[in-house]
Amino acid sequence: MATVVVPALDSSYGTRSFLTSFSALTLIALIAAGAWVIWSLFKPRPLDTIPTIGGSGPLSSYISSVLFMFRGWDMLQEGYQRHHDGGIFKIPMLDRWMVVLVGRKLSEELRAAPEDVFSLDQAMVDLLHLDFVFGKKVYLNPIQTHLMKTTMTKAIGAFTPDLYHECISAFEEHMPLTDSKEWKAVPCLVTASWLSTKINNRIVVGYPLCRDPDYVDLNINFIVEMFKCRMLFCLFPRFMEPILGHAATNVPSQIRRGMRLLKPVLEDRMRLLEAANGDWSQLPNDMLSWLMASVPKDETLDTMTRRLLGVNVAAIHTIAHTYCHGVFYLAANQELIAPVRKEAEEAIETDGWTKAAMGKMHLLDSFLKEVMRFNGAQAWSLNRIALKDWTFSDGTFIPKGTSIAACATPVHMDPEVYPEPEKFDAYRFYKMAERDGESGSHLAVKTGLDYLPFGHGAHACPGRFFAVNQMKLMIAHLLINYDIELETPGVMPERVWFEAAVRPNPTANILYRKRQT
Ligand code: HEM
Repeated sequence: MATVVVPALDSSYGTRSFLTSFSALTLIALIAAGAWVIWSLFKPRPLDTIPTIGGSGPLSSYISSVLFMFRGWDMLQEGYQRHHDGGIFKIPMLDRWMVVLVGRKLSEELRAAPEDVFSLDQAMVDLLHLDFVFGKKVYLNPIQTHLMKTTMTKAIGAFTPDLYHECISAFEEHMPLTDSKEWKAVPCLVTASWLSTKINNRIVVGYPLCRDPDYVDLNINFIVEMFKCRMLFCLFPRFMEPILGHAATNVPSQIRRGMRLLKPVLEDRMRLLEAANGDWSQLPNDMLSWLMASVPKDETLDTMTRRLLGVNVAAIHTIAHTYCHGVFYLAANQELIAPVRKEAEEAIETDGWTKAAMGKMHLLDSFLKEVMRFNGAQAWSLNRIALKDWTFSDGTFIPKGTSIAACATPVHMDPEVYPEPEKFDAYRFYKMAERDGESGSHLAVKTGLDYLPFGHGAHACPGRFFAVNQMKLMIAHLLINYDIELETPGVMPERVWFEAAVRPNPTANILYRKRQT
């Protein structure tokens, strides 16, 4: 009997034993996994020694990274004030820590650090996911950036009259004038984007593509797709970007749209070149022709389209935003209109609508510089990524892979740098130039550690000469032909912050009518 019972007991015991040992193994695995998660969340990290603005724990830093989206300016200002005498703090973003420098000494060290230590290109690739958006062929061989730095800047004088013609046409279309004294309203930021895209593209792809509504819409809205990538990709591992990008963004379809629009223009130019026996001077003098002459022989339409979208991403929104801020300031401070208008009229009377005339508009230059002191596109500047470990002179260790930047707008708002910084003074830089007996060092295009809207140093924005010239053209044309007013006179529309970026109020209107005096 016993022998019959024992196997049954054995079998039951065997199962329990197996289950018990399975549970024990599972339990050990779970404990190990839990310990690993806790260790990886709480283990000491090289950036731990850098003070944080916001939470620095695994959960609190995520909460702070969300807060940073909406309170970016306040958090940066808090960091600047806490480390006012020079120092370093860090801010949590959804997918990274941003290390931020305060003070001339450290900012200068960042600016002057070797290219193989801190990289702007790699910072943009990393932050804006350019490997997916523009692709390696574009960012590893950035011919368009080289052309913006060289040919385009040299040609500003030659193509300013063309830009002016495009300016007249774009204003006529988007702010048509009648003899009525009644005010008409247009959304200021949207209108600014149309104007800047059309005018800018006169020297990017030329007429008539620069006026094509489909092409204009594509370039204005491409940045929205880039923003989607930025927000979506930061929630997933890098290797998933191509899958997510194709499934959840319109980047691929927008590139195809660009290819469809560019193809006939490129084909026309190829025919023109052939008919001119390869004489490049017979082609329109613009970025598209310069690119055609400079890209590798096997360049595809796809890559060419991405390069041109890249030029637009750098140029049109930065100009549109600054112009729009400027229009709001002029409308809110009506007493500025007469002197700026007078200066523009005098310059144009002697030099016509030329680069030389724009160069004589010193008050307008000072005004634009003041607009950017308040509203540089980003409250930080000199955005870089560390390609190697680096130690700053104060002993702060920055490991390879760290994102880093220097405070910009907090410097612009520091009373020790600019007296009465909260006061918008269109004459501020004009008076500084008069005081110093020369105008050059206080111009809007002059960069420095006290003035960072265009960055500073080797990578300072190469498009700034073009941008300031174009913005002067647009504002001079506006003031010479129009009266402008705000919907609520004297009350500036509230600007909008997202993370460290500021932009003009997107829904505010500007009122306009034909100039009455
Ligand atoms: C108001 C208008 C503009 C503002 C505020 C602006 C601002 C900036 C800033 C802050 C940088 C980074 C500098 C650094 O980190 O040191 C930059 C770089 C750059 N900008 Fe602009 N920009 C403007 C207009 C333009 C225009 C019109 C173009 C082209 C036509 C352009 C092309 C570029 C390029 C190619 C770079 C990268 C330079 C490099 O890699 O060395 N920008 N810009």
